[in-house]
Amino acid sequence: MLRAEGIAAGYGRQRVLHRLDLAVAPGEIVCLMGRNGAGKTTSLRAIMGLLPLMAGRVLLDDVTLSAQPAHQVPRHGIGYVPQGRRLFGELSVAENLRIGLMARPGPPDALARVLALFPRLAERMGQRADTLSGGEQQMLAMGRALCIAPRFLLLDEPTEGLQPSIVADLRDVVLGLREQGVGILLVEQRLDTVLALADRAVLLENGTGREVLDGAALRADPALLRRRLGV
Ligand SMILES: Nc1ncnc2c1ncn2[C@@H]1O[C@H](COP(=O)(O)OP(=O)(O)OP(=O)(O)O)[C@@H](O)[C@H]1O
Repeated sequence: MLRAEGIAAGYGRQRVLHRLDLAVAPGEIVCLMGRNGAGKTTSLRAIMGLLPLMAGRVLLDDVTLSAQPAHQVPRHGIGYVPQGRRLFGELSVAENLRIGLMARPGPPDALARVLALFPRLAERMGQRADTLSGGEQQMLAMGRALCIAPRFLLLDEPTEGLQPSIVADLRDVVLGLREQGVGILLVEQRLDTVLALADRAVLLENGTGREVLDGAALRADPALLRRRLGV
């Protein structure tokens, strides 16, 4: 279980998160939702140790991740796909993936598994990352994070700005990861994607989790999510 307990984080003196609790179980998809600026990205960065906590802690089972330096977090099997992908644009697909492989000594077939999941990357290993299409770049960002064979994967708006066929492909990848027992924390604005994927949805408001909605309840009443989000 990956858990954030009462975490507070922000920038300088500005607190963005106040006592946020989040939990993701293996094989579960938790969607983190909220208005622009609600602190969704901040939550993922705080869990990854990329922002110092002002309060609370982050736990992986009984290991306190937040007591460790940020570079140790992926070594525990926590993968992160940041918003905007953060690829090394001048480097090739293969080089970007190699950087992913260096983050944690993973199983010997880690790269082969990533390339099986994203055959389009396999066809473009020598191509510069910044010449890939948006969808291919997102595949590379996910592939790079998957090189560590993560137990938990944090995804920050992976389908933003992508065409529907690629969105469908990426959804399938996320569902396949869940099948394999990977726990997924997904920041997502598209309601249809949340409805399709979420086991639970957490609504972030005023820096804290205002409400946790059950995925089955959301699918039974698709208007519920809109009502809760006020959209
Ligand atoms: N590097 C930073 N320095 C100062 N303030 C920041 C920084 N990054 C984010 N913020 C502020 O923190 C708040 C939360 O931002 P965050 O990016 O976490 O929100 P979000 O919910 O992910 O938003 P969006 O949906 O727009 O991506 C915002 O008010 C934002 O302006």
